[in-house]
Amino acid sequence: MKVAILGCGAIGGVVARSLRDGEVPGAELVGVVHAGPTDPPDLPVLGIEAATEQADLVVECAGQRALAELGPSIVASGADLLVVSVGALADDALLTKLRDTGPGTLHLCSGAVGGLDVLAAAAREGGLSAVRIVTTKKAPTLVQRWMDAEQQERIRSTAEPVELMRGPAREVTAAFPASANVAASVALAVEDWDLVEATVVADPNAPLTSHVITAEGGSGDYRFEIRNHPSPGNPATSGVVPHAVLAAVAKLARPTGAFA
Ligand SMILES: NC(=O)C1=CN([C@@H]2O[C@H](COP(=O)(O)OP(=O)(O)OC[C@H]3O[C@@H](n4cnc5c(N)ncnc54)[C@H](OP(=O)(O)O)[C@@H]3O)[C@@H](O)[C@H]2O)C=CC1
Ligand SMILES: O=C([O-])CC(=O)C(=O)O
Repeated sequence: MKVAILGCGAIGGVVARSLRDGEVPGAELVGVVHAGPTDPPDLPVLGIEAATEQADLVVECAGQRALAELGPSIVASGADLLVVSVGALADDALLTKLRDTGPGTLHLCSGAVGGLDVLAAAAREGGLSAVRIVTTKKAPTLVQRWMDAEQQERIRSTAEPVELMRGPAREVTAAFPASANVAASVALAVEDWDLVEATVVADPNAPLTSHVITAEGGSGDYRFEIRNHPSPGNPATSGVVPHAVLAAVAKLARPTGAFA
């Protein structure tokens, strides 16, 4: 399977180098599509058209905006698309276009969290009455451009954890596009955007990024606590995420024997 990587930052760079080094059997790197002015010196670089022509699979590691802009043309080209910026799919029109139009197939990466499989099963079996995700990250990583100067400073200088937002997953993932894709992952897993309440907490003393997912329903009660070390390349991103991408690529390259 020939693979192109869209976005060569903390996630895409690790994924691309691992594929380049032959660490995923059955998967071969054709190149990276990147935005910055300087090409990464150690990786083959492609334009998006060449990437969609040459790759069987394009892996989006570039952000919600890039997915919204480039995703439709990728699936329209016939290449499959593996997505990490799943929060962009809070836009129903984009989700429909990427999932239902083809001919390329849309795949979602579980990214920084787990438990999505059993939440999907529970949502089907007895239905879920409440689903929540609380994301806590090192405070400065959560500063957003839409915040006014006073709020930005309060987050940067807080000595205590501060709750920045609590609301429907659709709104929270849009407000924190590089930090709350996990809220969208949970909503997509249970197939109900309105059921999932997401909270984002800025903690000046959080050495690890945590995501606590809870759900109750007819088949049982669920609680998952994930505590990830941040990526050395981007403290807003958990270090495990590129490895979740690589696990997903491995499964697509050689599906036999993998958890479906
Ligand atoms: N599902 C999940 O659990 C998670 C999802 N994510 C998602 O993954 C995204 C990437 O994370 P991360 O690697 O840490 O972010 P980085 O900022 O480290 O890397 C993103 C890279 O993509 C590049 N880029 C942006 N737009 C384009 C484009 N149109 N074409 C090509 N390259 C582009 C950026 O370039 P430049 O800097 O020059 O703009 C940057 O180099 C996040 O924004 C988030 O949406 C992240 C963590 C967890
Ligand atoms: O990496 C993480 O822990 C979560 C994250 O940034 C996101 O969901 O966008």
